[in-house]
Amino acid sequence: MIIPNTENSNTEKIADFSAHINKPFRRGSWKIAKDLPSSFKYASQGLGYAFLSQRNFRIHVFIGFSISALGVWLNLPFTDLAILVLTICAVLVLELLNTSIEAVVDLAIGRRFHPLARIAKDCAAASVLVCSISAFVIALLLLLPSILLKLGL
Ligand SMILES: Nc1ncnc2c1ncn2[C@@H]1O[C@H](COP(=O)(O)OP(=O)(O)OP(=O)(O)O)[C@@H](O)[C@H]1O
Repeated sequence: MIIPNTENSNTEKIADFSAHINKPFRRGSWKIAKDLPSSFKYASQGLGYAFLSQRNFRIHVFIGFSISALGVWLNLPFTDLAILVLTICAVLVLELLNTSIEAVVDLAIGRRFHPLARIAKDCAAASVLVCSISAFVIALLLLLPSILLKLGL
């Protein structure tokens, strides 16, 4: 674990920053979404980036659509379909956060090795894995009875 450096200059910087975050001003990033349509535009850019650059994201989108279509075809009750959609979205949201964490880690450390970078990336990837396993189990519990019924078993 790295202990933060609390030398005088850093303490001043932190105090300066703390004074700012309590004010009702927007934070100072390179560009700020000026209105709601711009916010949607940037969010869809993020979606597009994740879809084009992350193979796992594309796989999860494909599986999500297939499972949803199967649920509709099997005439699942609306509550079951809602649970399926929520579960699929949870996996996709974690994939997006995983991609975001990877980008931030790469931004901070670049191509150098750091054990904390490894922990950040591994744990972000593990969160997707845990959610995917639970989504698989939920899909199985909701779909299997209807599939067996359809097959006359
Ligand atoms: N800077 C780093 N320092 C230490 N280990 C790293 C670093 N960058 C990547 N790794 C290790 O390599 C693994 C793969 O990193 P990478 O950035 O390629 O993620 P990824 O394979 O794209 O992940 P995902 O499959 O979830 O999209 C990480 O999980 C981590 O264990």
